[in-house]
Amino acid sequence: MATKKKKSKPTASKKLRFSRQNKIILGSLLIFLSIALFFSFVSFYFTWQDDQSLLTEFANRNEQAKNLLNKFGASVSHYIMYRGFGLSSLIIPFLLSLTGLYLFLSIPLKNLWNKWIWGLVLLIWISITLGFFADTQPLLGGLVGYEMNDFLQDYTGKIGVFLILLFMLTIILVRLFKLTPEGVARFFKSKSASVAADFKKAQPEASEPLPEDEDTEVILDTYTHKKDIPHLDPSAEEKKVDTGKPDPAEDEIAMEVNTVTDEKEESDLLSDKLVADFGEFDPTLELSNYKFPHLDLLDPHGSGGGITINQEELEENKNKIVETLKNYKIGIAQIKATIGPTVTLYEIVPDAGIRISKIKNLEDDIALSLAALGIRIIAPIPGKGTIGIEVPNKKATTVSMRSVIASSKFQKAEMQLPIAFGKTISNETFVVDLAKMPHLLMAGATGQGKSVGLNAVLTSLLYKKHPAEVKFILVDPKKVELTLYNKIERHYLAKLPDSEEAIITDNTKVIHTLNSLCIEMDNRYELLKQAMVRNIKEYNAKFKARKLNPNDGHTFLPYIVLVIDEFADLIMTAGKEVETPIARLAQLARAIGIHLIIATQRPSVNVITGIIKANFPARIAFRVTSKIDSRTILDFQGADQLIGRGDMLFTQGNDITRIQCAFVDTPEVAKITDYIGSQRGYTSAHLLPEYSGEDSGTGIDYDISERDAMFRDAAEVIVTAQQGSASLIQRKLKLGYNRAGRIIDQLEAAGIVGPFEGSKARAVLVPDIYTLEKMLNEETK
Ligand SMILES: Nc1ncnc2c1ncn2[C@@H]1O[C@H](COP(=O)(O)OP(=O)(O)OP(=O)(O)O)[C@@H](O)[C@H]1O
Repeated sequence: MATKKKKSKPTASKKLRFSRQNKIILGSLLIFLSIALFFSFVSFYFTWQDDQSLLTEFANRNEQAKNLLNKFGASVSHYIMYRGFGLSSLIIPFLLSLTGLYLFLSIPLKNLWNKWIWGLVLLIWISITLGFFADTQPLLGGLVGYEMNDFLQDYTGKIGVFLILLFMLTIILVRLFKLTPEGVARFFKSKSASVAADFKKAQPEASEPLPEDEDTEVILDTYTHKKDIPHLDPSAEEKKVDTGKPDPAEDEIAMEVNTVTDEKEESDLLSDKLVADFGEFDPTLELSNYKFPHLDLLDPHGSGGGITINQEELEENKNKIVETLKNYKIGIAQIKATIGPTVTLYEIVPDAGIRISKIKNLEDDIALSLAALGIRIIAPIPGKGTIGIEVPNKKATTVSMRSVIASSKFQKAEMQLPIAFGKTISNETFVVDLAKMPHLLMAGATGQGKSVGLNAVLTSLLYKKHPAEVKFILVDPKKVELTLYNKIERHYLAKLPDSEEAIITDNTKVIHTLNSLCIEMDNRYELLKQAMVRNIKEYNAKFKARKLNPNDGHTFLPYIVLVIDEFADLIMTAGKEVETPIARLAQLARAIGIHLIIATQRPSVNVITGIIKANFPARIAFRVTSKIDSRTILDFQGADQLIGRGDMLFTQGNDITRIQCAFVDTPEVAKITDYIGSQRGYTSAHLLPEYSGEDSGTGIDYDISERDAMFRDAAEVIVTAQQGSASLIQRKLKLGYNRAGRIIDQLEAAGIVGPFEGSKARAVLVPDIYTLEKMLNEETK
């Protein structure tokens, strides 16, 4: 096959061999020449005085020079070193040998120019510097060094020359060695950090982990912990295996393993260089002094005492369950109790041959015999082969936010948007990643813990994410629940460019914000497309590695979490106008880091519509009043049997987990937001893209010639009545609904009525008929 190949392209291969041969010859010539020069120069230092007299006797064969390369060496060195650049002439053989090597190894010469230019700059600079400091030693600086000094000193004096040399040195250090003050500082910092780390390692490790609840210092370690991870990387050992050669002692025949490294693209080289010079991009740099809130801001809520259920209560409940089941002729082979903060789970294994549905039907009877609310039967417990009966504890334990935040599960969570919801029935901290959900629907009757749940979500993120990494958009029609977060506007909130308040309380604004978020989503997708990545995580990683140019519009993208409280209120007043962008965002926004959390009191089907439900696989149900509501939220019943006060069911698909939501009180939120708000923030809230609402008029409406024939009459009706409603036009001018609607749009475009305001009539912007006449006449002029 090889011969075939040779035959098929004879000319090409011949040409290649020819030029390659020439390169080898020329390359080796340069290498040997540089070796000769090197030896000549070095020995010239010791022999120059003896050989000086021979310089005129070059042709005389009887005379011999002492230079290692005889008369050639003596003459060349005389002209290059003595009459030239002195000691720095040694750079010349170095450059020549480098060129020779490039040719010999057939490396493209294009990078060589740079080296030659810098080599020559160094040659001159060293020559002048040596001439300056050692003007009595002509060989050090050479004639060039001496003369240049002489020349420069005539004009600038000794100090002037010294300053010129220093300036040249700065250029060399900055341009050639890429030295910057920050780089030097970073170098020393990393050195001192590694020394400190070595020092730490040398000290005996504190072997006992801190108890969870007292673990107050943990939060302060969050960032250092993250940064330490690479050092603790268990794959370090694996890497050894990958790259190492086999141990010759183990295997007699040694095999050489060549690891093939991928060729790097030009852009990769550039980004590597940028990373080497400036380090990875750090989005937190602008607020580098930002301090995460500490655990002491949170209240333990008396949870230090642990769960309080006494043996008696357990025994009593067990006996009641066994007895009730016995009454219905259901025998129990085994029973086991798992105690949670508010609920205890009794797992029973019935005798063989008992139908599960039979036990399930006894739910109410068991509840009656236990005289307790909130009994839930899980038959069977998925993946366990047992039947679960959840019985509320007589004395519920409050799960404090502090305890879940301090838990190592949350502290060590390497998630994009970790949320500590609370504790499961087996008293484990329940942490989930919002980015994976990717949106969350929360529902529950009033007073059952929704607002606390929302605060738990926000608090979790505040404790874990830097302001540069996440932004919240808060919609709060009740105007009281989320107001506290106003204080962290310049750190964590995002808003529309023209709005004053970051927390949105009015419905028109919500529509604008949602549409603006859709624009942001489209923009982000465009950025992802340009960066050739699939999601925000990859995008940000690429941006941090300086592989994306900020001049091309690339920027670090923070996650955006949109929280809507009282969603029912919104959908009732604005309907489709909010449903459509929400559905769009819910369908598409997961990859680009926009996540929605919507909470509602009324989980009826006209609020949680099919399209919304389909896009919110992760759902939380607090206690609801009916089985139907439970089904609407979860597709299962059970939420109607919860006990309230933060008792909730969480589903992310099929499994349902019962969780006691962590409790965070308003004063705690106030403390956290005060703590964050008192620190230096960004100059303003994160600005969303501008959205000019469709209801503020379109280009077509502005075209006066396309106005409805009844436009003027309608304007008069509206201004006379000072009421901007389409139905008024319909009635007075006897028009159809669509036509009246169109006219209203045109009136708005003309600035006669204000924008759409939900259920209210539009404002009329023209005070009287006279002003209207004037306005319309001016338009037609
Ligand atoms: N996780 C919890 N642990 C203990 N108590 C809780 C918890 N969550 C809520 N509660 C109690 O329930 C009360 C009402 O909670 P919350 O204000 O969150 O209800 P809500 O569902 O938001 O009500 P609304 O819909 O009327 O705003 C709280 O003041 C608190 O006393």
